[in-house]
Amino acid sequence: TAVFLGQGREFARCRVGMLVWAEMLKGKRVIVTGASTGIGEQMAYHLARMGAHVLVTARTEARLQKVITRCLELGAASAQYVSGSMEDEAFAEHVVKEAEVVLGGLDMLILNHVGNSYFNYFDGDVGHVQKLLKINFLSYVAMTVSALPRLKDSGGSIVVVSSMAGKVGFPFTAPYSATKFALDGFFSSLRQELAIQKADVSITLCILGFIDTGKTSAMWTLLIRN
Ligand SMILES: NC(=O)C1=CN([C@@H]2O[C@H](COP(=O)(O)OP(=O)(O)OC[C@H]3O[C@@H](n4cnc5c(N)ncnc54)[C@H](OP(=O)(O)O)[C@@H]3O)[C@@H](O)[C@H]2O)C=CC1
Ligand SMILES: C[C@H](CCC(=O)O)[C@H]1CC[C@H]2[C@@H]3C(=O)C[C@@H]4C[C@H](O)CC[C@]4(C)[C@H]3CC[C@]12C
Repeated sequence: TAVFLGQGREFARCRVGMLVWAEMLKGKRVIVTGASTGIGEQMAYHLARMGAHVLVTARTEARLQKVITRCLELGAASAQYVSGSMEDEAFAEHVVKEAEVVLGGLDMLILNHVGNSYFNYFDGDVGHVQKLLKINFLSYVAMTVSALPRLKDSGGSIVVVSSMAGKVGFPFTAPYSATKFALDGFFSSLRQELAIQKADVSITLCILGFIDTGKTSAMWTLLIRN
C-alpha cells in the first residue's frame, strides 16, 4: 500500500490503505523486537489495535509486562513477552522458537531493537563497534535464519527498522551507522535471493529520519533538528 501524506483525496486514499492494512494484520502472528520503549512499543500498540497476536521482546521485563497489558487493552488477539539481551545470539534464536511454541507459527518478524550508542566524535573504541554489531546486526541475521522456515510456510514478512544514518554517513554516528549500513547490504541481498528462489517472503527496510521519542536530551534534539 502506498501511503500518501497530505490533504483531501490523497488523505482519503491513505485512510483506505490503512483500513485494508489493518484487516490484513488481524489474527497475524507478529514478533516485535525492542518493544519496551520508543518506536517498537508504539508499533506493538498499532498491531494490537489491528487485532494481531503480538510477541514483544527487549531486556527490561517490567516494561514488557506493561506493554503486553496495554496491548491486550487495545485489542490484541494475544500478547506475550520474552525478555533477554540480543547481544546473545542464542537468545535471538530462542525468541523465534518461543513464537513457534506459543503462536504456532509466524507471519511477521519486525526487527527494531538497537543497542545504546553515543552521538559524538568516534572515540576509537573497537569493542563498542563489535558489541553494537552483535546487537544491531548479527542478532537480526540470527533471528532471520531461525524465522525463515516459518515465514516461508506462512508467506510472511520481515520488517527491518533502519535509519537515514544507514544510507548516508552523518557525523557523530560512526558505530551506529556502520551497523545500519550492514543491515542494508545483508537484507537487500537476501531479498534478491528469495526472489530468485520464488520464496513467498517479503523484506522491507524502513529508512527513518530523526524521531524524537523523548530519549534524546533537549540539547541534542535541537542540534540534530538544526
Ligand atoms: N528515534 C530515532 O530518531 C530513530 C530511530 N531509528 C531506529 O528505530 C528503531 C527504534 O529506535 P528507538 O525507538 O528510537 O529506540 P529506543 O532506544 O527507544 O528503543 C530501543 C529498544 O531496543 C531495546 N534494546 C536495547 N538494547 C538491547 C539489547 N542488548 N537486547 C535487546 N533489546 C535491546 C530497548 O529495550 P531494553 O533497554 O529494555 O532492552 C528498547 O526496547 C531502531 O532500530 C533505531 O535505529 C532510526 C532512525 C531514527
Ligand atoms: C541528522 C539525521 C537527520 C537528517 C535529516 O532529517 O535531514 C538523523 C537521521 C537518523 C538520526 C539518528 C538515528 O538514526 C538514531 C539515533 C537516535 C537518537 O535519539 C539520537 C542519535 C541518533 C544516532 C540519530 C542522530 C541523527 C540522525 C543521524
